[in-house]
Amino acid sequence: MAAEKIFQSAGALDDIENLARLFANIAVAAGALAMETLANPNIASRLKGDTSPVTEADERIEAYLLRELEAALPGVPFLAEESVSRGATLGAGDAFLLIDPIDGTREFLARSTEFTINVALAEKNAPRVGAVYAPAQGRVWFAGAHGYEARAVPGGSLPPSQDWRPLRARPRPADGLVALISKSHLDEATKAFLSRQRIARSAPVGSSIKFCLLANGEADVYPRFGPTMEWDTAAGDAVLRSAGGVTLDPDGAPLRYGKKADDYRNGPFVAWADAAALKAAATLP
Ligand SMILES: Nc1ncnc2c1ncn2[C@@H]1O[C@H](COP(=O)(O)O)[C@@H](OP(=O)(O)O)[C@H]1O
Ligand SMILES: [Mg+2]
Repeated sequence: MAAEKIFQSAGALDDIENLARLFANIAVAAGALAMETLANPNIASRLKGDTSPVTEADERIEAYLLRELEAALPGVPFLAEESVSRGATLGAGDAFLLIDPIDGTREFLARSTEFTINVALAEKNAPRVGAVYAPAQGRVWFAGAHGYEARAVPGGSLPPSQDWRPLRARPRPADGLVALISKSHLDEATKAFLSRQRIARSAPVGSSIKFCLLANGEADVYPRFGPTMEWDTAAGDAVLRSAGGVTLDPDGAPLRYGKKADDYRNGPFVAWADAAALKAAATLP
């Protein structure tokens, strides 16, 4: 019985377009839990070991996501922000799920709309599938090989496919870049990076919405030198890559996932909308 379940889920992981839809639907359904918590005048929160906050909504949403994902993809290993995960059993390059029930918990607590629910699948150290849902904005971005944006109400589901908008990141503008930066975590290294680029405008945005706005063609670069975890970036990074963008580490290589030896922490990275322009620049004589 167990072997049969693992076999079924192994097959299911190959259909990445369906997985993207599944992740988006689960995230949209979970959005109702975030909005329920926001309806309380007081949101109970506590600080975790890394001094980042966690609320009752983070825990409820994560339990919901794990239950739904386990039912749909039994036996697939996962890394989830708030709970003990099966990541300990991961081998190099294995497929695994990454779950961030609320990315941008600080924004959530401040009652900003810039928080997201993130579900992703990484395999061979790359993000393959991702869904990012911003419940308070009613926007969902999701991608397997192809990426889309759609409107969806919290607790509802994805609209029919004719209402999805295909994602395409924009070419690098000649007259200066629009940069997106963390709303809560801006550091000196980010400021130094920005000072070396031709920046037309920089805008603070919370959570992995930054990746999605690059994928949407609304901005050009998202530099991040402060700490993030793989579950913060995997879904947004999958969305960005599907739209023609890329997230690079300091060696100029695509950001890798499944970094078990680093406890699944990301190092510094820069997410770019126009991967083709970077490639062209790198191959110039
Ligand atoms: N000291 C730290 N260690 C690890 N991650 C940190 C961190 N400070 C911020 N982050 C990450 O940055 C994310 C927020 O990103 P942004 O600043 O772009 O909105 C947080 O996501 P969570 O809200 O899921 O904890 C958190 O994981
Ligand atoms: Mg979180």
